[in-house]
Amino acid sequence: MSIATQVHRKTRADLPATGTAPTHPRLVAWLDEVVDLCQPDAIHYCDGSDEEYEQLVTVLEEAGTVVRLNDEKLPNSIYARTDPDDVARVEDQTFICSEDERNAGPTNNWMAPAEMKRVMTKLYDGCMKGRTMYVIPFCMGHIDAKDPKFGVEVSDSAYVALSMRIMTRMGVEPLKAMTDTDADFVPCLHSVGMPLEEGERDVAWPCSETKYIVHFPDERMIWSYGSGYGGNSLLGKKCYSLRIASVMARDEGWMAEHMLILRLISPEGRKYHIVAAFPSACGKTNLAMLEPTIPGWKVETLGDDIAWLRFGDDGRLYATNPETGFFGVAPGTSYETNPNAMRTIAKGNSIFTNVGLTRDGDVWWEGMTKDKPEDILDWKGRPWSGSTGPQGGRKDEKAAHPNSRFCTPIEQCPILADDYHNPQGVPIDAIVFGGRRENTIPLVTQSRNWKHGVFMGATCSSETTAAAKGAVGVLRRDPMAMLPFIGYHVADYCQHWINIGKKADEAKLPKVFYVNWFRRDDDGRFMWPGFGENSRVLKWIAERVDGRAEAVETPIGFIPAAGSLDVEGLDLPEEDLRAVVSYSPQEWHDEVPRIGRWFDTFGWRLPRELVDELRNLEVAVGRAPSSMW
Ligand SMILES: Nc1nc2c(ncn2[C@@H]2O[C@H](COP(=O)(O)OP(=O)(O)OP(=O)(O)O)[C@@H](O)[C@H]2O)c(=O)[nH]1
Ligand SMILES: O=C([O-])CC(=O)C(=O)O
Ligand SMILES: [Mn+2]
Repeated sequence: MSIATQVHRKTRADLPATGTAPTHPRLVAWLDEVVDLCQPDAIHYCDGSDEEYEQLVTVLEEAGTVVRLNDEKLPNSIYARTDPDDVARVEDQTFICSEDERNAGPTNNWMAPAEMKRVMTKLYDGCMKGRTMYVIPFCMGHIDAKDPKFGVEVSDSAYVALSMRIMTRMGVEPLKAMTDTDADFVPCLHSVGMPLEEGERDVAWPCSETKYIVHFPDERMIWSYGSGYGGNSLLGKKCYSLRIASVMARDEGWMAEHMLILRLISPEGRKYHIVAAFPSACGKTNLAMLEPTIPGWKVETLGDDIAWLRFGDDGRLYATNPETGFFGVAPGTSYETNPNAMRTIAKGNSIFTNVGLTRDGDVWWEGMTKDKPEDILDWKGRPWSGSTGPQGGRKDEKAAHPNSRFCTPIEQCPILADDYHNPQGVPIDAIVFGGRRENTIPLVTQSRNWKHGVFMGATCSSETTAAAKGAVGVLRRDPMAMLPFIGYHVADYCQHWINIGKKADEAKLPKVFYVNWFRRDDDGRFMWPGFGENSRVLKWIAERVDGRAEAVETPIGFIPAAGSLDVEGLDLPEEDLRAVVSYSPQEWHDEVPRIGRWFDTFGWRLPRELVDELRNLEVAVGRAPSSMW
């Protein structure tokens, strides 16, 4: 990577440094290269301590990037506003740079690794001038796991360092474990892409118009440039734990998935472990912390975004959460919809980004309270009032950006399951896929078997949300909710799912379900109340796992038989209930060709098993099988 073009380039030895420099030989060599390339003014080796947190908050405060929130309301918490153009993941600028283009597949952007490195090396050259470079050692998953997954992020953003401390096991402990075992690590290079010339004043949220979020799956390396926003800059999260880890998982026989993990406990005390894959901003965080409305049932949280699934010695699949925090969507989160998220945040130690700020140093966002506040600052820093909108803006402009987020430690979650601390994870009873569909997809469907479950996952679709830059509400296929996160060819990824099924006893495999909380009526209203009421669906799933609840077989799988879904005390007209639960032959008649067109994009690598499933479905809904297959 080194391009020593100038004469007076600084080396690591020239830089003022704070913290303890690492000794891990390959890390040392890599840091030397990064310094040579990026030319920071100073270097800080993160230890993850409370004192460091304090120092970095002060640095960010002085730079105008964050303000400290009211200590009585949200102790030890801070508030950040991003550049209005740096608010979400940038999928258009996200690349999988495999050596062979065919391994990136039709769903990823690709550039030859050597070419991408040329482009980015130019951008990185001198990109940290005037800034401090933070060295952030971390581990995704337990440090004492059988095969711990280490990484080191180098970033010129203190906001990133602080967020990584919440979201990952970060600092001296992972560094020591990595060094003691001479373990490999994923090098993660991040820069906001805004060097400062001598004497140049910084802006509150430095970033660049040019953005690249790049993965080198063959080398297991991540390069990110130009954005400070979470999903683009906290490289342990989506970049490592999904895109790079999905490639590791393919090679090592496990699965890295975009899933929440929860434990459901019946009134009799029977425990069920459920993982659920929904696209970004489609309800993972909410379901993970749900408060059941049905008496006697309880939910405990294990994770809200990412699950790593491995076979245990007993032949069952076990799930662990590689993260240590929640990076959750703020709008819509309230004591009514997600009280456990509110309680987690209320303990403080959190970072809030792009929400509204009250005059007394508290946060507010749409949906948090019924009444809108009168005099706060919006996410752009303008005075904002619930009745008139922002000063100088339109009345309907929101106080919080739709993708504004809270970043908060998982250990503060009042319903965290004890097994969160268990490196083995929990044995999975059910896998649930879901998406945001205004029609076609019923409230809950169970697959006939694993293979049919993989078909369900592979054909998942959802209307796009504000979590990624681009139009909102556009229907797209989102296989296993992994469309923007699969680090290789989508067809090979689906094949990997099928192969996982072949490795196990069907009886030991989790049962597979597909849910949709988002069906709408003719007036565009959600028909299903959702949130805590989703416990009724979880209960049906648990009873299906036990082979108890009754179901009706339809061409798309099993749906609840009349009376098998617990609706006691549910305030929902009978005809609405029927509409959300039912299978609509007409809608599926229209859906099938859309699935065919989606599979067409896979090319010749499309797994045979998926073709067979589509054929069966075509026949079952009364369409002639497409001649293509
Ligand atoms: N109508 C309805 N909306 C829901 C439900 N669950 C969540 N939502 C809304 O969906 C949006 C996103 O929910 P989250 O739980 O944050 O989604 P997520 O999948 O964790 O999103 P990421 O963190 O981006 O991966 C919020 O505005 C929620 O209020 C539900 O059951 N019904
Ligand atoms: O990655 C992010 O920016 C936030 C997130 O969880 C998602 O988009 O799914
Ligand atoms: Mn979430």
